[in-house]
Amino acid sequence: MTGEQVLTAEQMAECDRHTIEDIGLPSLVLMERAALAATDVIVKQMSTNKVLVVCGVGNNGGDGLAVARLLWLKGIPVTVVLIGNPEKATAQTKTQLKVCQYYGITILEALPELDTYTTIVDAIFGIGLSRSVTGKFATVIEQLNAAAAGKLAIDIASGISANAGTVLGTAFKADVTVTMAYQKIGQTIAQGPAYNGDIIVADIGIYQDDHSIEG
Ligand SMILES: NC(=O)C1=CN([C@@H]2O[C@H](COP(=O)(O)OP(=O)(O)OC[C@H]3O[C@@H](n4cnc5c(N)ncnc54)[C@H](O)[C@@H]3O)[C@@H](O)[C@H]2O)[C@H](O)CC1
Ligand SMILES: [K+]
Repeated sequence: MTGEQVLTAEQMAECDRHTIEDIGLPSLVLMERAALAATDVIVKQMSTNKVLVVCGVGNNGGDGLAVARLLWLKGIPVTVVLIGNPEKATAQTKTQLKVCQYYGITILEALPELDTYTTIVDAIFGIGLSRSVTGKFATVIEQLNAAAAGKLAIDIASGISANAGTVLGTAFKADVTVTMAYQKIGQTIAQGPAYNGDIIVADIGIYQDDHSIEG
């Protein structure tokens, strides 16, 4: 049911919508499954000595905040950096932020010294990236790329166009990408493959051909 097809951002967003609105699975359920899948890869394939999760304010950031909480609950040293205005965050990301605050997880507004971190998780932009990355977002991504830590991207390497596979200004260079439900076309063409690292497709309950028996 899942995994083989390669979708555009629009097709992925439609699958997301169909699952939430037509089938009725709440968005936070999908986000939690995405976070559980990414956390499983981090624990199995990356160093968990000291983890930095860098989050945007869209739902990609929400995935990252949920990953940070799951790592924290496993006793893994984790710090969050939230890049962007939290007031502009999506409802799901605001919820995840509140949960991280409940647990007292450190949430920074700017990058710390990176050389003590052993793993960096990129949850800045996902398939909602809509224009060239500039300003503080570009600076942050370039600083992350210069760090020695292992690098994992949530859903898609931030800065890579989900449809064209081009680098929009600058992009996170991942060792591993955990992508939700299906690979995005931009991960298979142009510069996408050079920035994904190893791609792992996570089954989070979203299926393109998933329609009711009447449908
Ligand atoms: N599709 C699924 O099955 C699921 C996807 N999930 C995650 O959700 C993201 C998509 O989230 P979305 O809120 O649409 O947007 P993003 O988080 O990707 O980022 C957009 C965010 O950033 C702003 N923005 C866009 N471009 C720029 C830019 N160049 N500079 C600055 N800011 C920019 C934009 O305004 C938004 O605020 C998907 O990738 C998954 O990670 C669900 O959590 C699980 C199911
Ligand atoms: K990302």
